[in-house]
Amino acid sequence: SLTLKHGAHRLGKRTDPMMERWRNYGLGQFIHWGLYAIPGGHWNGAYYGGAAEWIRAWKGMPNEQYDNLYKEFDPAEFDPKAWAEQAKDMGAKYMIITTKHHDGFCLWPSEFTDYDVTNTPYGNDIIGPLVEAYDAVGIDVYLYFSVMDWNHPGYRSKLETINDKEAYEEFKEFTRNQLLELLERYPTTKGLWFDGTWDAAWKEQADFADNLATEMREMIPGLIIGSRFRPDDYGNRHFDSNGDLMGDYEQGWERKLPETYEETKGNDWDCVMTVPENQWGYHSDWRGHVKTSYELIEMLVKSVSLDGNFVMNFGPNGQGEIRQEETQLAKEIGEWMDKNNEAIYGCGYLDWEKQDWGYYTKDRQTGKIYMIVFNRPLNGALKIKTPDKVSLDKVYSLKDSSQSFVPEEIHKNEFFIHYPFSEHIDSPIVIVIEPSSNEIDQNNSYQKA
Ligand SMILES: C[C@@H]1N[C@@H](C(=O)NCc2ccccc2)[C@H](O)[C@@H]1O
Repeated sequence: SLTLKHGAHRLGKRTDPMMERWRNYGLGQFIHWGLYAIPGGHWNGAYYGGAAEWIRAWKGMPNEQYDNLYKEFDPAEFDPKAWAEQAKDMGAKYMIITTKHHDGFCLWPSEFTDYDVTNTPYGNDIIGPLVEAYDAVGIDVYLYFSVMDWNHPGYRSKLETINDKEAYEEFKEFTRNQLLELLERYPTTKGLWFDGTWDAAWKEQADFADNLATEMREMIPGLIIGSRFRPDDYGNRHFDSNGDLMGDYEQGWERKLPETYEETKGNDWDCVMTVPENQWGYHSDWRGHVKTSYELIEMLVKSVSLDGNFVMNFGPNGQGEIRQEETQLAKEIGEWMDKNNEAIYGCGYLDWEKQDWGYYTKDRQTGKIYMIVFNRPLNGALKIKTPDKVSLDKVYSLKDSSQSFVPEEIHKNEFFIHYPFSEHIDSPIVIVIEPSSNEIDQNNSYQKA
């Protein structure tokens, strides 16, 4: 393997309490909010189909007109407590808020730029009240920060001339100043979700980024930073040039999910997901497929079953309101979570063979196994294949523990659980398999009895 100065500094998962807490979240809320919510995907009456938070990049949107939107930012309906309550009711355990997206507009009063909330009609800090409101309801806050910054004069996507390099040095100092400022202002922040780090210019900054990550971790010990921040000596992010994960968890799953445990490489990871196909910021005219709560719950369950967290995106509008579609989804997901979160929180991958009816999760503490059934076979026979000598003597419905099941052994280590076809079921059902006391070991499966 290559000798890297700025490659992965740790092999394998972080095992400290802050990372354990992160690993057990299950469900998170992403919030994309900024100036892009004002046009909401339209400009001069024209509809823009691309991601609404990228509208500045659309050829029909003159940059200086976008950049002057800050003069209209006055979200009269912004109610951080209401947002936090809604996230609590949905069952989110953490929240990621855009402090600065690619446009460079800062939702906090930054000492290092005038392009921030203090110079808008609204005038006040947005991030502080959000951190306070979410902390108050016990939801951990993470700060999204885009390195790419279309507003800063020193930003470059690539470094070609001496001027580029000089300008970029100022940009790097600005970036460091803003990050340290955020951690200073919001010390209860549990981690940073970096974005906009794909440019060639940034990929040359292995040393700078490595030192900055060290500095940030010194400011907030245990700070959680994903794989999208640092480039290694050869400009590789996510995985260094030896293929080792950089950062504390893998951040590659944006609007997509792994299919198998092997694809996760056994790392911690999160999936961040939009409700429409590809809108993070507010778009007033969602077109194409809008995900249902059933689909989002399946993505959540699939993530947890493969040892990941699922982060659902919300895009509040220019007035600071959460749109009705997202409110309805939060309500429906919350209803399912109220009854079934035992199969989500603190749960992860179980190394039993995946079956067609759905997903297994395993509680890392108790060893309880959950069968989360989405596709009940027409004959109601749910197949289970277990490792050797596993006894399935305590199997029951999570919804009603008096409804127990006696699995029918059909082969060695192969069983059917017959689920009564009678009931009408329109949301995923959860069946619990309780380990008998001496069966669970920590290697993610039942020991041979
Ligand atoms: C979390 C999302 N990331 C931003 C984005 O630009 N994604 C598109 C993209 C994803 C991966 C490589 C390059 C570009 C989106 O605007 C959201 O903020």
